Amino acid sequence: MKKSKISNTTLDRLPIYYRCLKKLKEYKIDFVSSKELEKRTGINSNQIRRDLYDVRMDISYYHDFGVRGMGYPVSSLLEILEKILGLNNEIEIALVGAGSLGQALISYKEFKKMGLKIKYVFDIDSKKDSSQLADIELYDIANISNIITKNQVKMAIIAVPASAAQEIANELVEAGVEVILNFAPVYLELPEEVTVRNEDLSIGLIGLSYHLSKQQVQEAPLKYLG
Ligand SMILES: NC(=O)c1ccc[n+]([C@@H]2O[C@H](COP(=O)([O-])OP(=O)(O)OC[C@H]3O[C@@H](n4cnc5c(N)ncnc54)[C@H](O)[C@@H]3O)[C@@H](O)[C@H]2O)c1
Repeated sequence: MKKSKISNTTLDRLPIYYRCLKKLKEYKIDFVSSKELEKRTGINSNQIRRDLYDVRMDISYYHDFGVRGMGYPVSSLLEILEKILGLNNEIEIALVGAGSLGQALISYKEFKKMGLKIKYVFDIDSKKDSSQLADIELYDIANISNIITKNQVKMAIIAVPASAAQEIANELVEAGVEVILNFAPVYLELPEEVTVRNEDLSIGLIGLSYHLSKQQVQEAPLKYLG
């Protein structure tokens, strides 16, 4: 297999470019400069040029990278990123946990636009109010192995309480899942070939709270001086 020249940090930024280009295409914009991408993504234009240069070096097939001075061709670049990110075919996702978070994820329409389809939903409570599930069928957790293996599902989302997450993750991996987005606030111990991404909004909020408390500490001495 060809070794990719794209680093993990660049890979982390590609979905941001992808989402932005998708919007530009919706607005029927044909070309975009790195400066315009900077305005829309907040990523420095030099960084964007470097990332897209790496992308260009990584692809072995011919692709239109635009004419100097015109900017990047939106459709071609989108197509390249789709291939690199594996979004050129729809990805079927299993979601475990149809609670508040699970149902919010199901009703988020942008996933589908990006070729990510939450198709199999599992919960321990199969009588759960499934009004938010639209046309998605809710399966009893007891069927997880069968359904994942039979349908060759490779991507899963965990949205169950922390106490259940490790066991669910083990079952998912045994059934063939290779990548997991984990929302439960727990570190999952899994074989190293499994890619796990942990999402934790509270970590983000605590990080922001640090900036507030720093402001208060800086303002405090002035208060004492009256
Ligand atoms: N990362 C974040 O930013 C973030 C934000 C909100 C919630 N969370 C986490 O996501 C998880 C879900 O949160 P929520 O608010 O949706 O909780 P919730 O209680 O509303 O939903 C949890 C769901 O999991 C199901 N469940 C419990 N044990 C199960 C098992 N063994 N197998 C299958 N299903 C099972 C429950 O029946 C319920 O439907 C929690 O771990 C929570 O801490 C993370």
